[in-house]
This record gives sequence, C-alpha cells and structure tokens, in this order.
Amino acid sequence: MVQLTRILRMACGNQNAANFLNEGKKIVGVALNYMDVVKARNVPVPSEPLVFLKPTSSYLQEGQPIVLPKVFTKVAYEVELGVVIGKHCKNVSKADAMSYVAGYCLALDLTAQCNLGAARAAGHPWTLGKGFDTSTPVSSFIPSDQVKDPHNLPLWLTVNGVVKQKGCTADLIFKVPDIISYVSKYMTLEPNDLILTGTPNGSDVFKSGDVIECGMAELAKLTFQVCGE
Ligand SMILES: O=C([O-])CC(=O)C(=O)O
Ligand SMILES: [Mg+2]
Repeated sequence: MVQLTRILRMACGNQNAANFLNEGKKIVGVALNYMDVVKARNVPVPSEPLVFLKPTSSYLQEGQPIVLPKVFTKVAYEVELGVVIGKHCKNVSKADAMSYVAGYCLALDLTAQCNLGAARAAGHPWTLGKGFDTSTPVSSFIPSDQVKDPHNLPLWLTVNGVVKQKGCTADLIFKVPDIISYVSKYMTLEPNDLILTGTPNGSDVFKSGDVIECGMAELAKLTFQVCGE
C-alpha cells in the first residue's frame, strides 16, 4: 500500500505542485533573459543564465496588496513566466529537462532598483532588493498539460490601465530546458520550486496607490493594489 501510494505520488507530480505556494522550498530567478532588455540596458548578452534566489516568504496571492517597504525609494515591476518543478532534478540534460516541469504560473519579480543598483555597483548581493515580503506576486498553478508551448506565451503588464510591458516568451534567451539543466548542475531542484524566467523590456518603478494588472496568454490575469508600509 505504501509502495502504491509512492508510485501514485510520483505519477501525479502535477497535483502536488498545485500547492507550490506552501510547499516550495526556493524561488530561482534568472536575470537579463530577454534580448530587448539586454539592448535597452546596454549590457553584454549573458553567455550563461544569470541566476539568483528569492525566499518563498516573498510570495503574494491575488487579493492581498503589494506592500512597498519604507526603506526602498524605487521598486520596479517585472512580469514573468514562472515554471513550477514537479520532481527532484539534479544534473539533467536539456533534452530531459521538460519532464521535470509540473506546470507554470504568471509571476511578478518585484525589484527594489535602489537596492539592486547600489549593490551591483558595489559588488554586493541584492538579496533584500529582490526578496522583501510581497515581492513575488503569483497566479495559481497552471498544469503543464494546459500549456501547449511555454515558449510562445504573450506577457503584458499595465499600471493604472497604461500598458508598460508587452513581451513574449518566444524571445527568452535561455529557454526553460536551458535554465533547468543549467541550474540543476549546481543545486537540486525540488518539487514545488519556482523558476522565474526573466522579464521582457519595460520594467519601471511604481508607487503606493498604483494598481498593477498583468496577464499571460489566456492562462492567467492578475490585479494587485499597491500600498505603503
Ligand atoms: O531585476 C533585474 O535586473 C533582473 C531581472 O530580474 C530580470 O531581468 O528579470
Ligand atoms: Mg526578474
């Protein structure tokens, strides 16, 4: 019976991952993963994925406000495709990587530019600028069988009804299997871990009182109120 339960659990990785918000152990972010961002920022095209971590305490669900920490003067929105891992994953090839994906979500990778910019210039980590509470608003879990092609998903974001970001995951520099294979060389990806694949161009600062809306194809649409601490 125990064995049967184990087999069933392995076969139903997707169901388990539906609870990534509560069960996930880490959030792995990829920076500068769209060519239009690289061009706009006038930085070299990354030769390998630029990887950072965010704590799971930064998750936020629709219905709760984004809370801007008073220590930060400039916080920016970044709309992104999130990838939810379904199975333990270590040293996987690009060819096998997609079999470790349970599903997806729409995500925001909120970033305190004041912290990140200063930290980068000084060669310091930018953990707090990416990891503050409410810095990772997410949609509910979208099982992989509902997503025909994760590399053809339009992404958009508006602030107070004005379009600020419009992109498509077709333009990712490192695709989902590239990222999974690369990260799994270094750290084990575990069920319910989330990968943030990077944001298309147009990311900019927002403020208390703003309303942020974003969407991903016909799969997800989110609205968040912003308030101060
Ligand atoms: O905030 C940044 O500079 C990098 C980042 O997360 C992204 O490109 O998505
Ligand atoms: Mg990002």
